[in-house]
Amino acid sequence: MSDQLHPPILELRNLHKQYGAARIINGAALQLREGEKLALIGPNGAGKSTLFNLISGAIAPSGGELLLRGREIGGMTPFQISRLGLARSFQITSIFPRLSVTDNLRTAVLAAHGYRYTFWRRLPGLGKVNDRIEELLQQCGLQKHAATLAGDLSYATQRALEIGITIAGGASLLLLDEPTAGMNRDEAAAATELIRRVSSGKTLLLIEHDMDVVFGLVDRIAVLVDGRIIACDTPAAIRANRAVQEAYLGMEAQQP
Ligand SMILES: Nc1ncnc2c1ncn2[C@@H]1O[C@H](COP(=O)(O)OP(=O)(O)OP(=O)(O)O)[C@@H](O)[C@H]1O
Repeated sequence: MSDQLHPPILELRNLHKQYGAARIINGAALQLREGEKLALIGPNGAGKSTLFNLISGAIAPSGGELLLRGREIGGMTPFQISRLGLARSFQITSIFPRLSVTDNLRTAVLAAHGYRYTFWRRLPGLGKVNDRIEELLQQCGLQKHAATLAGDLSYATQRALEIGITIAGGASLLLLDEPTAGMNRDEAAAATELIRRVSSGKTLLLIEHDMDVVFGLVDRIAVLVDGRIIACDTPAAIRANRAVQEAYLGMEAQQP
């Protein structure tokens, strides 16, 4: 089918973001197709988090276009963008530590439906909310922690809860910011498996430094250097790309 009938779910065209004279995002261009899994990699300070902030509406672009299913979203609020089916997780865990796992998920499910601070109110469709929480607990392997205070969970389990919170609203485009940061090898492998499960049938854009996670999870890799995407291709092609080796993987590529 033609690309005109199916525009990319997300498209960045000549995107710019500057703070004063500092050009942080400098003409970034990227297309993400429906159902695709894409990792955004790049050296520290390349602008990856800034790009996520732009896409999720935390900050507004200085120039260029940002299209979600063909619709300009540059300058929309995070809430408006999330209503269009985009959900984002954060590098720093953003759970409520003094609420149970179930209540964290409840908050996320309700927020996704536009409700806030409604624990004590009777809500229409409460049964459906509880069903959704049960589904999320299962999907994220959190059933045995359902009643545990989120602050008492291990770090890796907190990150699993974070993923549950991110997917709670049923978004079709997921942005995950370093979901395995700070994990050991086994935890990262389990998180990779969880991400694979919950992103099945969805579109995934993730920032990730762990190359085992990246190479095992995604269809394509986009490489951001100095606020520009210098290459976007399959993991094998990126691994073999000389410009990428020089700019980013250089140190690893030179090892025997
Ligand atoms: N609000 C801001 N004002 C000025 N400069 C900023 C602002 N936010 C980010 N920057 C700068 O933009 C650059 C890119 O930062 P960003 O956090 O997007 O990079 P990154 O690729 O995510 O890095 P890392 O891998 O270390 O997380 C950095 O030099 C940072 O100092």
